[in-house]
Amino acid sequence: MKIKSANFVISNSDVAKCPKERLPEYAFIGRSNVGKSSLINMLTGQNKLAKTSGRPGKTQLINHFKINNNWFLVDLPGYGYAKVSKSIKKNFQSFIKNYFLQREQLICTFVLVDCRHEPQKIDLEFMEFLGENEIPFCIIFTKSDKLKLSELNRNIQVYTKKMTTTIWEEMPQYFVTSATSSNGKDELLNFIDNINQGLEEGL
Ligand SMILES: Nc1nc2c(ncn2[C@@H]2O[C@H](COP(=O)(O)OP(=O)(O)OP(=O)(O)O)[C@@H](O)[C@H]2O)c(=O)[nH]1
Ligand SMILES: [Mg+2]
Repeated sequence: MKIKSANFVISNSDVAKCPKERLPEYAFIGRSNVGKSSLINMLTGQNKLAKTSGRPGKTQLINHFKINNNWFLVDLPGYGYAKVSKSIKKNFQSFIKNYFLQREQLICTFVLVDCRHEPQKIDLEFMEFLGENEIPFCIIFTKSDKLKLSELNRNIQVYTKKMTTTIWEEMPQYFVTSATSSNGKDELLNFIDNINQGLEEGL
């Protein structure tokens, strides 16, 4: 799929104020600094569409970007950011969770994990939350430019083992991406395109 247009629509912390249009949407979630906003920029080919930063905690709201005028990419704040106060954290968590629990247009969630790290409790718990609420998701291993292929494959193996020896029967579908090299761009866009086409055909 070619992205012909990508436009910022609205930011807010209230799922009730998200766009009313019944267009399919795909959300990016994960720890602060994992590369959610950078991935949106890489996919859309617009470096400044979503705000990114080397310091965690940059994205603070639910951000809707309309793609090709017929679907949305959604950039979300990171979870697990230690430097905000407990009350801000709680508020964050509740509006993010409300988004996932209430947003009927949400078709698939991408849970981003840094490919360099071992499976982290906070990510596993978030996936468990998605599973319990029957919210479809895929995993994205980000920053693949930071590892050699052999290290990357080893880490994915470790992740798969962790998932399948805990609560999951099988490893969810996953992608490997790099915002720097554009690794994974075509795979991810084709995945989304296939779902969108299926939805249009009423499958
Ligand atoms: N090398 C490399 N760096 C990346 C990649 N993706 C993101 N980064 C860097 O990681 C840092 C965080 O990126 P963001 O896209 O702002 O991360 P985020 O997940 O949106 O962070 P929050 O909005 O704070 O939750 C920035 O310094 C990016 O340049 C990648 O694929 N490769
Ligand atoms: Mg961000």
